[in-house]
Amino acid sequence: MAKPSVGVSEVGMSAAPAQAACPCPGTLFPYPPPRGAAGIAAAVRRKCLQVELGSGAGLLGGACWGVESMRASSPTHAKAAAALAAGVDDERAAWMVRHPSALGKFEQIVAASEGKRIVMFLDYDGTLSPIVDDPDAAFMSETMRMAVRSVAKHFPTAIVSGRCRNKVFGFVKLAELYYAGSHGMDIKGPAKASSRHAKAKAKGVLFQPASEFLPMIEEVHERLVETTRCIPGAKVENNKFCVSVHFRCVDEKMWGELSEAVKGVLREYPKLRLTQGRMVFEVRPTIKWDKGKALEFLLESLGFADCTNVLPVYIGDDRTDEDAFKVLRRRGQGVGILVSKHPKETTASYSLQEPAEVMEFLLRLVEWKRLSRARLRLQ
Ligand SMILES: O=P(O)(O)OC[C@H]1O[C@H](O[C@H]2O[C@H](CO)[C@@H](O)[C@H](O)[C@H]2O)[C@H](O)[C@@H](O)[C@@H]1O
Repeated sequence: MAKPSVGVSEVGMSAAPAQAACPCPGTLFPYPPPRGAAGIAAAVRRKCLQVELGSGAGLLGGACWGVESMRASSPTHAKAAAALAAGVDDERAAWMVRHPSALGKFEQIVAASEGKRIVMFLDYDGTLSPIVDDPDAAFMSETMRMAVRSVAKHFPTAIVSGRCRNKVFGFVKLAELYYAGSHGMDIKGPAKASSRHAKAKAKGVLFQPASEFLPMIEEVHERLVETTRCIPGAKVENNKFCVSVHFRCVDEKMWGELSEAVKGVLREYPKLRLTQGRMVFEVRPTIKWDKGKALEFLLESLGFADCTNVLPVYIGDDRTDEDAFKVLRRRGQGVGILVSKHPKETTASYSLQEPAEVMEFLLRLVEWKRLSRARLRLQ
């Protein structure tokens, strides 16, 4: 086992950089879309709210994951904080100007795909399934499954999740999709080709950049189970190349103790880092790999490396999805859609409020594709 280090490594949770127009030449679709006047006017107030909601560097970029950052990942606290903030409705309206509804801007989005191949990337928890207390009961509805299946018939589609790949497959149950589990550290191509992608280039792909960490993750999982056993409600989930420590069902009075327990274990593993998701601590290897890298890997595997004729669409709700939104912004290509009811600092261009809206968006995309195909046949 490794020697105790100075502290827990906390890479990768800084605030999203300020938005700027993409400088990439030849970009047909500006990413992110230009800010409206109302958005600019709200920028200062937004900064205040952002700190209260816990998405700014003030809370999350500090020296340790403590109770304050845990509070920030609680919707209850986020709502309360937002309610306290002056002019919260204005704030939301201004945020919506900067991150308009992907349903409201549907025509703009599909117009951007003219002459391009859409590749769909979908996060799981909070995007395809509603957030629930028990991580093992985060089921996706049959109607959502049908929507994803229909999307995959028209566009290469990948599920990108923090969960163990097998577990997320167990929820989604669609063999024609690509799966990137463990925050992108476990990638696998479709087990079965969907009708239109019978010759999919990346069908047999399998990529596991963190396999050397498997024994360490096993060990730290056991240590975390042991250390948090005395904290009612705490749940440790083995996600194969990473571990989640859930505190959604832990009494707030115990959050400090839980955070100290997790950090105490992690001090002995300097090759692991600690990040935070929605009421969950995420323990992962320090390798430079995340959902953004997974998105790029999959695009490359599909034969779209350095291509301008591709439009990746990424939909996600969590902080870990920001890595993918940032990649789209850096490439000056694609559509990032954040799923959130509340204003959040994000690099995504568009927003959807909840999984039900995600489903509506997916179904509209399928319908639009069907109509465009029918129109082409008539020509
Ligand atoms: O990348 P994702 O697919 O969004 O996975 C991120 C984490 O999602 C799960 O936890 C979250 O959803 C649970 C069920 O709704 C909820 O109880 C929990 O509070 C959320 O954080 C999953 O259990 C984690 O392992 C994933 O890392």
